[in-house]
Amino acid sequence: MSEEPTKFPEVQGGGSLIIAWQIRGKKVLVVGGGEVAAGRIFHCLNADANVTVVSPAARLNPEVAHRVAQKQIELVDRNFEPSDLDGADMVLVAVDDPAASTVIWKLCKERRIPANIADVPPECDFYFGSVHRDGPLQIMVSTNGKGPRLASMIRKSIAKQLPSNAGSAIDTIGQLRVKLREIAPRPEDGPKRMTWMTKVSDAYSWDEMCGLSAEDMDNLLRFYAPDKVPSLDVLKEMGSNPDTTLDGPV
Ligand SMILES: C[C@@]1(CC(=O)O)c2cc3[nH]c(cc4nc(cc5[nH]c(cc(n2)[C@H]1CCC(=O)O)[C@@](C)(CC(=O)O)[C@@H]5CCC(=O)O)C(CC(=O)O)=C4CCC(=O)O)c(CCC(=O)O)c3CC(=O)O
Ligand SMILES: NC(=O)C1=CN([C@@H]2O[C@H](COP(=O)(O)OP(=O)(O)OC[C@H]3O[C@@H](n4cnc5c(N)ncnc54)[C@H](O)[C@@H]3O)[C@@H](O)[C@H]2O)C=CC1
Repeated sequence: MSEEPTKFPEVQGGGSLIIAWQIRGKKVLVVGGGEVAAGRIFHCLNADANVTVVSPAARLNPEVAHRVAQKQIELVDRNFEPSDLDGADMVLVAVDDPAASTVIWKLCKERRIPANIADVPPECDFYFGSVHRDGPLQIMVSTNGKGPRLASMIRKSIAKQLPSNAGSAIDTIGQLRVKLREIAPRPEDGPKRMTWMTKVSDAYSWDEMCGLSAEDMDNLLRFYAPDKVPSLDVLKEMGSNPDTTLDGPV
């Protein structure tokens, strides 16, 4: 009996589930106010979380102190106490006291709060990764605990290869998708909406996507009903001559 080659991707195992956590408006407790905590806080603020830091004020890193002074985060000026966990949706520990770290990890597990203990990989529900950010675009590299410094090098090498305007092009496409949902809001429009949006995303270069004005987008949306995607020249022509019909070269 011959083995049929499988059509499905082979499972590798041993990885992490990489997801984009929507922590916006939720409470993140950061224990420790050193350099590692500063990095964690920055990532959380970039995701619009409500951050509280517990650490003696005298031992805050300058970046953490700055964010407290700017009221970007709240400070509890003392060492950790179990009641600090009340209401926390996520806990990030970055203290130079391994015994305290382990106590906090155990309390988080009792309370089923997802936690990362910076220096103890076995005491982490999730790891951080090396992150590239350009507006709506985020790329995270993980080496699954094997080589964080290499994750950082790979992130920089990926970032160098990206189109310089990728973030801005994604913003533009995001606006177009919102407008499309306004003109085709029904669930039964879904399949047509998705095939058309896929064609649009494939049709233009990064520069062309960035250059779409609000007027270009409105003109482009006129092609949704006949399920066509015009060239950029046709769109620009419609902008300068509003009487143009959709019958041009599409
Ligand atoms: C498991 C993980 C858990 C977690 O922290 O979430 C973890 C664990 C540990 N890191 C340690 C050390 C260092 N960490 C860095 C840097 C980063 N570490 C980050 C993430 C992670 N670090 C998670 C796995 C991510 C992955 O595998 O991809 C990054 C990507 C993100 C971030 O922290 O925000 C950020 C780079 C950000 C950037 O530059 O883009 C550097 C280099 C530097 O600072 O330049 C060093 C020194 C050099 C070295 O040791 O390699 C040690 C102490 C080891 C020891 O005592 O010897 C442990 C504990 C252990 O391994 O036991
Ligand atoms: N990405 C990673 O996973 C990395 C982890 N580390 C580890 O992370 C830990 C923190 O590193 P740094 O920020 O450089 O240390 P640091 O010495 O700059 O800061 C330690 C902070 O912990 C606070 N702290 C200590 N005990 C506390 C307690 N019981 N309650 C509240 N706050 C307390 C101190 O006030 C201080 O703000 C270290 O154990 C270090 O080995 C270091 C580098 C990378």
